Amino acid sequence: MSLENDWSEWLSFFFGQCGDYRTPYDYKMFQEEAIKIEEELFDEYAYNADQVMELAGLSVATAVAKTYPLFDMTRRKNVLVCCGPGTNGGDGLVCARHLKLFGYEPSVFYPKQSNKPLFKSLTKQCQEMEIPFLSFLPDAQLITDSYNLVVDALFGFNFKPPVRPEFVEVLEKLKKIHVPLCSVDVPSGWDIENGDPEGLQPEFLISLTAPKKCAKLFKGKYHWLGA
Ligand SMILES: NC(=O)C1=CN([C@@H]2O[C@H](COP(=O)(O)OP(=O)(O)OC[C@H]3O[C@@H](n4cnc5c(N)ncnc54)[C@H](O)[C@@H]3O)[C@@H](O)[C@H]2O)[C@H](O)CC1
Ligand SMILES: [K+]
Repeated sequence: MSLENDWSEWLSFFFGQCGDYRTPYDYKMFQEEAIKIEEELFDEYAYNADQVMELAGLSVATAVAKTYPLFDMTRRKNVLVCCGPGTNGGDGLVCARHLKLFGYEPSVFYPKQSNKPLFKSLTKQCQEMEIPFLSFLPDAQLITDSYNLVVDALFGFNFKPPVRPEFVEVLEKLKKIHVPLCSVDVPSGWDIENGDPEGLQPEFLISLTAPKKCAKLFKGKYHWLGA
């Protein structure tokens, strides 16, 4: 691919994989190059959305497994994956399936399910793998007591603040949990450029394709790059 930046540092873990990302590049430039990469993937290399989402979800599960290995888990191997209505939520469904294959015990909270065939298939695949779907989100204390960590796949780069009423309580609960929160692409509820100082403060962030501008404001311990 013809890119202006030196991507060689992380191209080795591109596609379905992930790498620890700490290089202080210009984030705005990354965002623009992410768009270029995706244009090339779809237009020149003929990838399709299903493939790209599968790889994104696999890279999320891989980064979670590298950061929070099974042998460190105390509360059985329980992981809660919260999925939103868009593609960020789809990444979460794929991630849940791979976490199960890696030996974790994921449960999914997916309150606003998409009717699109791809999302229906992803949901069915999780159900066939006996991944439980929660009918409501427990309160913060119960989440803390029941799960080792929470994957935040509610909203990504197409979230437009402020959060609509149906998700206000969900984000409020996630703000109060005392287990690691792992955000996929963007901490949910953040403005894509300016973040949200009052919003979620995840311990772990995996940027997909390239860090979005708000990733500069991430103060957690682990920043991964995946695709
Ligand atoms: N090439 C790609 O596009 C890839 C994207 N990936 C992942 O996809 C998300 C972006 O997905 P998209 O469906 O475009 O948007 P979101 O999931 O961020 O959210 C849209 C969803 O949320 C609803 N919504 C928007 N604003 C609000 C609000 N204020 N309150 C409540 N709900 C809101 C909206 O109606 C939609 O339903 C990207 O971040 C990646 O995670 C993959 O990585 C593959 C490549
Ligand atoms: K997210």
